[in-house]
Amino acid sequence: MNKGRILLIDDEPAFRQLAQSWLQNSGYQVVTAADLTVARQQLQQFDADLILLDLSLPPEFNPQHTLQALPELISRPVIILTGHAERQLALDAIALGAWDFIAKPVDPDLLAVVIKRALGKHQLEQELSQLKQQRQASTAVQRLIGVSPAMEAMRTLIQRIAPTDVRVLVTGPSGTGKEVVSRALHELSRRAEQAFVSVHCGAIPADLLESELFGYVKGAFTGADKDRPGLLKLADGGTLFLDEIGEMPLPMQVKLLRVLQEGTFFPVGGREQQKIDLRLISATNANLPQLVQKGLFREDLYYRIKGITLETVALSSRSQDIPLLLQFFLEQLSQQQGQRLKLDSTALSWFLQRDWPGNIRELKNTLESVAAVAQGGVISMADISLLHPEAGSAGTTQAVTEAGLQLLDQAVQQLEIRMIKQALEQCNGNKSQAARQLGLSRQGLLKKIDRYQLAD
Ligand SMILES: Nc1ncnc2c1ncn2[C@@H]1O[C@H](COP(=O)(O)OP(=O)(O)OP(=O)(O)O)[C@@H](O)[C@H]1O
Repeated sequence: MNKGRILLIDDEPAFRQLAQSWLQNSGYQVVTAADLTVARQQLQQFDADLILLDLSLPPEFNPQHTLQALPELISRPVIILTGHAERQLALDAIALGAWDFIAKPVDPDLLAVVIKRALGKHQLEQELSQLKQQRQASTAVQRLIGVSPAMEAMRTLIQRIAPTDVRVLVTGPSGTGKEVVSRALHELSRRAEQAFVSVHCGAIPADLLESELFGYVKGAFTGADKDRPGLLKLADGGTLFLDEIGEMPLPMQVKLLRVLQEGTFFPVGGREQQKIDLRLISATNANLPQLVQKGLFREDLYYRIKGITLETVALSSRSQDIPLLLQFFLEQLSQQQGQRLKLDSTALSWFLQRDWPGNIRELKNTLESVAAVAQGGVISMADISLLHPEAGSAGTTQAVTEAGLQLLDQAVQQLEIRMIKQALEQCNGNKSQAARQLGLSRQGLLKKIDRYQLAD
């Protein structure tokens, strides 16, 4: 039985041999090294779960020298082996990230306990970080509501592109979720723990954009009474989201191009070059190639930011997503208001039948405003008519109801198909397990598989 892999770094051959045989007898796989150079070589082939480290190692026998190596070792627990006179050093080692220390001569029983605790905690930490990653993965994509083919394709693309550093240009009409898509890309990337800095290029006056992006040094202009880092610096290590990039003034485009080519910039009034490492995601609802033709957008910058282009589509081309979006926003509003909110069937039909030129943003705002005037938990046509007096007469509402319910039916079916496919995949095709996960009886799941022709 292998209880874990241990690397023992100690210069005393007799101790190495003795400790190796104790630990091996206790079920650990053990590799030893007499100094840091050998330890580094061992670690290239032997992925240790734990390190036992003597601080006094050849050639210098200088504990401070060994302490400097700690940061490269502490991705797993490091237990320091100390002589009695080295207590302060051991405490310094703990301050630098070592897990624990144990005094020499080593008591084998005590060593066994310390190792067991350290490995147990390390394993828990790893599981926690995996769970966090999985949760993050699901929440970022879960927030992208929709079952239309366009949304399914978008989710797949996001999951494939997010882990890479490729630049992304998100295009599409206003209110269709370009920023939501960009945030999902960031949250699923290796930069997720770092900043996502969003800059609305059209909202910042042209003469301020440079100092906002690049920052400035004290005395660069009147009022610059101290150094101030810009948004580029704040995004260092993370993602810079340039929204409405089509509205960036031409002189600023030249400067941005240089940053993208060289990875460096100068703050306004500064002489010290700053280096940055960021992922750029840009968004626009303008037609950039047309702006290029008109000379309003630099062609070289366009090709630099383009990377992979993702296109969000208008709500009118994916009306089957409307019921799910309504349900999602109703849940959000219910949580905010502390009461369960729903739409009655005619109100639902009104939402399903209307055109939404402002797309998801307009749908969401309209729902929020009618929810604000509705009394009780059910939003009705009477509530809608207060804000939208033109809202349909009884006749149209009836016609609308049937068409609306048909849409709702389609959306529910598509959602069911997606959830069943996902559950079967996660349970490796085991139908009883998938049924349990979906909260269905096995029989119920089989019927649905049959109805939707999902059997392979
Ligand atoms: N697929 C989606 N699922 C859930 N909510 C969404 C989705 N797409 C957009 N939204 C919501 O719709 C609103 C508008 O989205 P967003 O700001 O991302 O659109 P946009 O395309 O960037 O708009 P603009 O071009 O005007 O900047 C936001 O409140 C956002 O949370």
